[in-house]
Amino acid sequence: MPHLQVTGLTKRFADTVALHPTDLDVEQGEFITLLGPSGCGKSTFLRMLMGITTPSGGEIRIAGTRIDRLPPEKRNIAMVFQSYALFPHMSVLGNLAFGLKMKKVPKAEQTRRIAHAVRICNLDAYVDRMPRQLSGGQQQRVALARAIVMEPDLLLFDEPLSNLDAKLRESLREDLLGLHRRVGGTSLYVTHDQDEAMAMSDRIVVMNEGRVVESGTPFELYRAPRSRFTARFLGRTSLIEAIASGNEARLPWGGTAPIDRSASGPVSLSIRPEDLRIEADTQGAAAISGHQFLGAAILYSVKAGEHQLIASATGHASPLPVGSRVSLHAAAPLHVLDAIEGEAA
Ligand SMILES: Nc1ncnc2c1ncn2[C@@H]1O[C@H](COP(=O)(O)OP(=O)(O)OP(=O)(O)O)[C@@H](O)[C@H]1O
Repeated sequence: MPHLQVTGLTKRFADTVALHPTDLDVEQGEFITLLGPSGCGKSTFLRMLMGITTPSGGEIRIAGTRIDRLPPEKRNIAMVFQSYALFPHMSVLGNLAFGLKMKKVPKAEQTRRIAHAVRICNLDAYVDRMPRQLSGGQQQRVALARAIVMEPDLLLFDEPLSNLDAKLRESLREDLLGLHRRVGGTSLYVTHDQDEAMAMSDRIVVMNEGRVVESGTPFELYRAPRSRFTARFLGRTSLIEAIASGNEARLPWGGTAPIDRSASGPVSLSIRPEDLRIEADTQGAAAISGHQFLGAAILYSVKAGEHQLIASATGHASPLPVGSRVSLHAAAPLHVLDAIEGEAA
């Protein structure tokens, strides 16, 4: 049985459907991310799990028990917010103890849980400080410890790293994931940051306009997305129409390339930058129209006939100048997208 089981969960606000009927199963110990653009219904989904928004329909179960009619305080679910939401007039220790006191957890048990959370969140040096005496990253660790002491059935994260600078965000991603593994809980993380989702998740659920578009491991969704939406939303890609014949496709700028499944007739391809190898070639069918030096790679904009493509190159060569003629080669079989009804070419 899945640890968290959501079936047909729906939310309507007057004439807006914030969430169409949605199913989601999450296994014990999984780290799942809901990823999607602003307004796609991620927060509404979390708020219904928490019990602060009432669903218009559907059911939520944890370990088989229905919880969607319980008030928030009767659900054993903790949430870590983007704004930390620490009590400013309480020390770190006071913040950690607050929820436990409210729940009337016995004193000895409070001490044990707080000591454990302080240790795994690396907060030993800060327990007597007030929130205003802590950096953003330290405050976020306190917010996390405050959630962990509750020993929740489910830990929810609502864009918890988005107030922090890029470097700190990256290091906290690892801390957070390490913590999730050590605590052994089940986590549901919400973000619109695709790098964060790719770096942290066991599984990503891609959402758009109140619906789940598709879900899979970061690797599956990056290498073999079903939809154009996912291909575009998760990393960079060039979407190209081609004509397939068996395991090859004829490309619109000439030549053929291997494809990752057998097909015949018109197909849509999602070509990641690293799938295209470019070679300086005065007779080439394409030309460099721009480049960005990213350190580990150079990202080229390439024009092939009327098509604008993205290709990356790694190694030590300096960037090819804009205007250089190049030939294009498939570095791997190109990915064929599913033909999804309603998805514009
Ligand atoms: N209380 C409300 N009343 C009316 N419409 C609402 C309400 N809350 C959310 N919505 C609408 O529901 C849709 C989904 O909103 P939601 O906040 O869940 O999106 P989100 O994906 O979390 O976006 P963001 O990343 O910007 O927070 C949006 O169209 C929003 O305008």
